[in-house]
Amino acid sequence: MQPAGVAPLKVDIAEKTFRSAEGVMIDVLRGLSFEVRQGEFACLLGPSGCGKTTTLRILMGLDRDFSGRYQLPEGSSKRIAAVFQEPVLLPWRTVEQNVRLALSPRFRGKDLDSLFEILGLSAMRSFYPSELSLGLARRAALARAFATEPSVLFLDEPFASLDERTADRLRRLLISVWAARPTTVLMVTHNLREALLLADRIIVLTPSPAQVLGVFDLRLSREFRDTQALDDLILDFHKRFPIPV
Ligand SMILES: Nc1ncnc2c1ncn2[C@@H]1O[C@H](COP(=O)(O)OP(=O)(O)OP(=O)(O)O)[C@@H](O)[C@H]1O
Repeated sequence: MQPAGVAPLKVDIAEKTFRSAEGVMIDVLRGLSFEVRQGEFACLLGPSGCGKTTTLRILMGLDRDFSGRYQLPEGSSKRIAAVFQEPVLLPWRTVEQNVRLALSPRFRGKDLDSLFEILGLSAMRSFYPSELSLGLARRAALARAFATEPSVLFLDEPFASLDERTADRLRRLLISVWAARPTTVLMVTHNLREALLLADRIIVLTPSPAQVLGVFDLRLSREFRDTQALDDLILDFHKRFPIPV
């Protein structure tokens, strides 16, 4: 049972359809129901095109054309933050200005030293986005999201198209910053190893129209999720879910 005053992210999407260019209705989500406990890090894992981004867009309030309902976690703030594949930084603002612009005016002057420090951005605060590698731009996008102290953070494949070494460093930085500034996280990925490294639980989706195939709980503490442990977890996962991910 949830302690009083602690509300999970609750998702209950009965149906979401799109109309194709030819006028054909495409069933994307049907009977998609799951919960993410407050403060938990959950991954939505499913095949390409199954409706993961569509689900996040609904939860972010960007798409209201669906039937069903959802409830965001109740935190001290009602703020939502999101990080997408593209970092979307304003090119004419520095890293620091991009981060501060996400804050409401009365918090714009707040101390962000530890946030920049933890993400390894202290020396790049005055850089412009054009001076950043893709990996650094992703870190700036994470800094902007965490600066707002959101009650829920949506991540849509934030480490896609990075080389594996950079992506791995960023995954570890994400865990460090999230441990320092805990919030409820829902992250979309189709990378099983990434989900097993980061998540408390993995919500596995069927092909479109997506619904929940099952939930894989990770009880092993993150500090013990080394290469061998991840290989074992992949085997366990495939025993439970014999699907091509
Ligand atoms: N605006 C739209 N109009 C029509 N169809 C759309 C629209 N947006 C998404 N779709 C379709 O809905 C389905 C789900 O798309 P979505 O982007 O949510 O999948 P996904 O699971 O995030 O995919 P991927 O892992 O490849 O990013 C796809 O078939 C896609 O073509």
